[in-house]
Amino acid sequence: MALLARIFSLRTQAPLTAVVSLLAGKYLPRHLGSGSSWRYSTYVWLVSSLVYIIFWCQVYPRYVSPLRHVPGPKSIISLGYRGMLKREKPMGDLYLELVKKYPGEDLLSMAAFDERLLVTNPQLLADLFVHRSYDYVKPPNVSNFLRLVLGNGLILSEGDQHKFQRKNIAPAFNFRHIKNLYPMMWTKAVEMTNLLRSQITQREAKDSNVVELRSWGSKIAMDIIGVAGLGREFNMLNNADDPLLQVYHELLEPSQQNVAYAMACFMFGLGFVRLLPWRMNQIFNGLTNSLGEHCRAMVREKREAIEKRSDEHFDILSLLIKSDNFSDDDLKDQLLTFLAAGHETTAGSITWICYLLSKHQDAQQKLRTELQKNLSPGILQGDTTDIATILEQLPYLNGVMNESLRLYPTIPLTSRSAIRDTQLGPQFIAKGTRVLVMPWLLNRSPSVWGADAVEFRPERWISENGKPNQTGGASSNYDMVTFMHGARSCIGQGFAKAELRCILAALAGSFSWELAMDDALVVPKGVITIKPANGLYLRLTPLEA
Ligand code: HEM
Repeated sequence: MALLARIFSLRTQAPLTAVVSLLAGKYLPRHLGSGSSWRYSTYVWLVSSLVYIIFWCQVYPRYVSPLRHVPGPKSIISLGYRGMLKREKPMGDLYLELVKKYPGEDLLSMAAFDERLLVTNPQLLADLFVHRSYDYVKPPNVSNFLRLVLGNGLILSEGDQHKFQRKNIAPAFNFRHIKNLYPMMWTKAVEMTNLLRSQITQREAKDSNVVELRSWGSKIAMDIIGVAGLGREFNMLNNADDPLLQVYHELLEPSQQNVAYAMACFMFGLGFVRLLPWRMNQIFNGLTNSLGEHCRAMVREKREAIEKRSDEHFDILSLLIKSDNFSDDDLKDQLLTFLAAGHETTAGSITWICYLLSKHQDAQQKLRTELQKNLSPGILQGDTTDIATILEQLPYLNGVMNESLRLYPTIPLTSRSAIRDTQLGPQFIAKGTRVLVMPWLLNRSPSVWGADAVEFRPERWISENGKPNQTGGASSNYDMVTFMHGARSCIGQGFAKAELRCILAALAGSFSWELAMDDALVVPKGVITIKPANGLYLRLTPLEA
């Protein structure tokens, strides 16, 4: 059967059916004596294509696939692609609905044509994340597309190259380094609230206090990663027209063309899509070249600055340059990775936190009361003394942040491809099998989080003694996978949480807010990260100083 599958592989379909049809067109008219060779070729082509379709849609998933005994929808068109196209519903909800149809199953077989497993029991993730993490890689068609935006940095490197990069980059994200970044993050957060306050008080229009928060999230996250990542003041909070921000905006906007382009690259491969006469090819080329040029120039400038005064630079790029382990081209790739990974995800998260608080006014008020008790007016005006210790100890602030990260993981789906035969718990995994991990699904699983799994309850993250806890009451590490775990977990987790604490505390200490748009329009969309497809409009009310 395996040999049959190889002969009938989808790759052989086009050449094999073409050869068979041509031969049929040449020899059948001689034997059957009537009809043009063109007609015979067409008939044989149709019949052989039909044989392929029946084989791949019916025979392969039931009798040949190594996953034939694993239950699941075994769909012809992936649920992920269908989810990306649905504009009115989060993609993750389609998976939640699907899983309900297979109660008690730890793994679901998702595709008819190839081996694709969805993990529904987080306990199986120990093999994928920790024990056998290097048996898997990011699927090449996904990586090739992402490389355009992220470069060949830490996120997309594999095997020994990844181990080497991770070891050299990890010191830039250690606990102490992040503590030292808090004052800068707090200063930026206070600057943002001051700008928002002056903007809404100066406007005269009727909805003068309505702001689009997603774009503010992007600006502050870029400003923070600018200083922490390369010691550079982007100052995007004051300059929304910055060309770098514009390039990212155009590349990462969850518009229909961007989603369609990414989907085509995932399905057919970047190489093939590039051959098509599609305007998106030129647009993407132009944008990604410009991004590469920006990063190359920033690396050059940084290297020159370090050569002039070597010890004054403590940002991520400087640490990498000083380690002497990376060429300028490698550094450009790492910079691309840190700029994109470091701003897009945090911007999305702060947007979702503010959205959830706009829908849960009681939680917003509770958070504000905690902040009023613990943050002196001086702190809200920018005093940074002990800011890290104060913010890390506030139970409700941390509860709101963690609960929002649970319900709205900005990377809702990721996948791995096995590069050798391996295991996932008791399940044998053949080389080439794709494993889907869906934080949106696991973080909302009722079997893990209880009957109120989809409810916003920051209290989960507060222990009986009133102190913040790190588990949300879940029994295992793997139950919450917003940042993944193990060798390929998010290296920026501590950094992101520090930023989120600062931005959230500064916002909730300065304003109250409510949703200023139709809730039905707030739908999470995007290719890799999710953000509200139509923006997030909030009505802010400044609090008394
Ligand atoms: C709330 C914000 C964030 C979320 C939800 C998030 C989530 C994730 C996830 C899920 C992964 C694993 C992706 C995969 O394996 O498919 C990841 C990896 C990564 N993240 Fe984050 N991230 C966030 C913020 C950041 C920040 C602020 C930075 C940098 C400053 C960062 C840098 C990275 C890098 C470099 C990797 C690759 C790590 C590796 O493969 O060794 N992330 N992130």
